[in-house]
Amino acid sequence: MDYTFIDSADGVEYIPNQTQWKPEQGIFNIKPYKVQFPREKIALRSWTMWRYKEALPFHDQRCFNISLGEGGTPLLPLNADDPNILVKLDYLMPTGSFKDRGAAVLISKARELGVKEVLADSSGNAGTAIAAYCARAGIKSYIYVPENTSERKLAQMKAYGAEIHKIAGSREDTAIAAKRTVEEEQLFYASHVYNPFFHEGTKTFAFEIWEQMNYQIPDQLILPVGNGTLLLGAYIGFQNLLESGMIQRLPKLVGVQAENCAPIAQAFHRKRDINPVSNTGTLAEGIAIADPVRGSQIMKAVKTTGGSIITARENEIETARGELSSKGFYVEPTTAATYAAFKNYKQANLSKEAKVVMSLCGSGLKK
Ligand SMILES: N[C@@H](CCOP(=O)(O)O)C(=O)O
Repeated sequence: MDYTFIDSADGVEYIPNQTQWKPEQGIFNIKPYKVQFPREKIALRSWTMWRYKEALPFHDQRCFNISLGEGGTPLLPLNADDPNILVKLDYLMPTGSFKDRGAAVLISKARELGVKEVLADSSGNAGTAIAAYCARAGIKSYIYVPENTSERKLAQMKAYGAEIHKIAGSREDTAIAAKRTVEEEQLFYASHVYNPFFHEGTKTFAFEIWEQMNYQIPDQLILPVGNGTLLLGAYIGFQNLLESGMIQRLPKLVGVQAENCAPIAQAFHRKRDINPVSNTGTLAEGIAIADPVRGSQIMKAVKTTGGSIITARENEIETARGELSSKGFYVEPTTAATYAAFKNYKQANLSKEAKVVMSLCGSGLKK
């Protein structure tokens, strides 16, 4: 069986290749394929995301698995006296963010295709992850970033050997510059937004939670949302579990945006289509996406699960970060924004019995 892409607009199928990053009409999604969860076998494997290999898009015999030991992150109570609010520590990944899940699958696929050079654009964490997995795979990486990207993320990318291109203007300007170069130079576009193999990696977040909760699922998941790679990955992952009969329902997906850059939250609450917004400035650089390419897919996933999109107030992000640090969790502002929004949401929307998992997805050492 080959793992193929389909055009979101007309369902036409495409075989992934080195240069095509977009179909004729819409964007690429992965064509659903058969997944399995042999629990006894999985339980005997090492604690990385590759333990779910029957649910990943690789043929065993052809798998060029590029790995830095990603996945298998702890799931802990946020507070020792409340077993119902859990945090998933994806900031403990090899490069310090959940993006390693997606990069591991995407760069393994690039390697399978024989790619020698890739280009990616990022607000920081995805670029860092792509740079690291490219280093591991012996692939040259060019990373386009907004000029105000934090110095520590840039230093990390450089250390992995990436060639950095700082682009003036907004995050969207960076994406435009990246796509132009990809087209001109006919490069492999290692995009966490456009390439659906990235979501095939982030979906392992869902599998791990299911296994760590003793094959149960939470009632609600609280996740940061910029381009939605974690939220969409989680959605696909829980769908995989549901369709395989491993679970009987989906958890509610609750996405968090920064109040100062919240195109999906606005559309969700005003019950209208997503319109691009202007980013009026936020510490949460990782979710400052003014015009998300997969915005309507994110909305659909949230609505299908009965979830919601909530926002973090700017003046609450630093305090939330301090509070998490005081509990021992040192995270970056984007992750603190998730917690800031969750605290307000919890008061009005959650019963004491509700089981919740919140993602702590980016390390404080990055900013
Ligand atoms: N980009 C973020 C977190 C949100 O992920 P996204 O795929 O929804 O943009 C980060 O850098 O941590």
